[in-house]
Formats: sequence, C-alpha cells, structure tokens
Amino acid sequence: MLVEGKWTEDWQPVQKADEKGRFIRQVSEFRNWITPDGSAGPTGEGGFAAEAGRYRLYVALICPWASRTLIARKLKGLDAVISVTVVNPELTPQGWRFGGMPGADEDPLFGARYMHEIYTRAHPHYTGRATVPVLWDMQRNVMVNNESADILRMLDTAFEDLVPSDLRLYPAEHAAGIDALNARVYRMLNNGVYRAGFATTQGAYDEAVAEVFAMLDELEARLSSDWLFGDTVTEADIRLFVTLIRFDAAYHGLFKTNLRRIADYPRLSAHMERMLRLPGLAETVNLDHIKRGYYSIRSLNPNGIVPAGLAHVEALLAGL
Ligand SMILES: N[C@@H](CCC(=O)N[C@@H](CS)C(=O)NCC(=O)O)C(=O)O
Repeated sequence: MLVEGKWTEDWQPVQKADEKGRFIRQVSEFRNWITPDGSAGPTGEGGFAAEAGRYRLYVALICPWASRTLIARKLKGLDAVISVTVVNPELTPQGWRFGGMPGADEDPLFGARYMHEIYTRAHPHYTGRATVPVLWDMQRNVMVNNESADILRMLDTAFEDLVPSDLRLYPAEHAAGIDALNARVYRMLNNGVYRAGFATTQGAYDEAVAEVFAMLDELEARLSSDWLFGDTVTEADIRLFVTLIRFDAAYHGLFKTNLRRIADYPRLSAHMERMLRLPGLAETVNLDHIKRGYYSIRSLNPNGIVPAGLAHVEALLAGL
C-alpha cells in the first residue's frame, strides 16, 4: 500500500483484520460527485459538472465493485461519454498494473505502470490502498471518487441532460427498500465471500460462510419475479449480479464458499442470465480476467494454478 505517497510494502490481499481474524475492507477517501451543473453532491466538493469526454473510469474486470460502475455506464448509455481503462487482473507485489495481457489496457493518460501512480498523482502524500474503481477528471486532473457505491449512484442521474434515459437504477419509490437490502447484501454476500476467503481463523470463516448462504437462500426465495424491486432492473440487481457471476468461477473454489454453487439455485441462475441478456451487459464480463485474477492471489493459491472447470458458466456466456 501507499504510505505518505510512497509504495512501502509488497501487496497483500488482507487489508486489516479484527481481533477475531475477520477481514476488514478499507474505507474510500475520494468522495466527490459529478452532478448535472457541477454543484456539490451528498459528499465531497462541487466543481465536477457532467460533460462528455471529461471523465474516465479505471476498472479491473476481476473486481465486483468496479464492475458495478461499468454496468451502470452500459445500462445508462454512457459509453461515448465516459471512457474506460482496464487494468491487468493479476495483482502484482505493487498492486494493479497496466497492460500485459489481452483485455488489459496501458494507461492512456500518464503512461503509468501501476495504479498506485494514479493515486499519488491525485494526492502526492496519499496513504492507503490503490483500489479500483477510480473515477478520474481528465480536465482538472484530479480523482473525483473511488467508492463504487457512489459512482453507481451518480451515474444514474449526473448525465441525464446529456444522455436522457428512461431507466432509473435508484427509483425514489424503492429507495428505502434498496438501501436496506444493499446494506445486508453487502455485508452477508458481496463482502461476505471475501470475509470467508480471507478469514484467518476457522470461526471467522464459519461465520462468513453461514451468512453467505443464508443470504443466497433468502434471495432465492425472494426472487419470485424478474427483478428485486419493481418491474425493471435497479442498482440492487447490479450489486447482486456482480457477486453471482464470480461465484462459481472464483469464490466457490478459492474462497471456499462451497456449500452450494449458483448453478444449484434456479432463481438466482435465472436472474444472472436475465442480467447477462440486458443490452451491452455481457461486454462488462470477462471470465478469463475473473479466473486469472482471483487465482493469482498467492496467499490463497501459492502456485497460481487456474482451475479448468466452469463449463456451465462458460457455456452460458457463449450461448448469449
Ligand atoms: N470501497 C471500494 C472497494 C474497492 C476495492 O476493494 N477494490 C479492490 C478490488 S475488488 C482493490 O482494488 N484492491 C486493491 C488493493 O486492495 O490493493 C469500492 O467499492 O469502490
């Protein structure tokens, strides 16, 4: 991670653990919002007006948090408005790097080799991990935001004058319900799989796995209609999908969340497929990056061997 703007130690996936060996994720630091007129958003400072070609998203296709933002960009029709740079999915001793395999881009703005260089450009004395996604302002050369939950939400409304859309990912009538479900899905499932995978005690693992499958069971029972809220896709569906699509490919094996696969849940499988059929959405999924990225985490998989299986997920993607 970076300490006072200097890369100080080899990259380790476990960020922080509590006294019981439970994995703790770092809190994001850059929290400004793009808004239609540049006024300040719910957090951070103003000065980030919606403009075509001004902003860039740095993402990893392995990363569920980054994928949330890519999906919102697709569903809101913002491809031509916000550009994207994809990092290499294999984490190096210096964290994310650019280029080096199909589907991984070089950094077009600064020719950086590592993502942490983007952070020190934004903040020369930054202390913390150089995470993705990052939303970058190419006009002012500053980081707008590095919290995917914020980016997902701002993309729903920030560009509506430039690119009108009928789709509301966070509709007012379901806002409270979405917030309540998001909080539980985040804790028990999205981050729950990481808490299982990076647990350093049996007790922390047992607790996390139980929560992961309690939430999958609950969502399987709940999904009696196509979407989690109302009759169209919302951000709650996006936040569920990014974990479902990685589950059988990575979490089931590497993170040992192996009581059941998503393929064993008919409604969750159908939801995943429904998402994949939304226009453009499948372009945000790269199974090769997901597998190679997760299985490159040496502390969990010392020899870096990528498993062969997964015919069912590959067949689903191939058949779209
Ligand atoms: N709160 C952040 C979390 C992002 C995050 O943890 N990203 C991971 C990849 S999935 C990362 O970049 N990790 C790099 C590191 O820990 O050094 C968000 O949701 O945007």
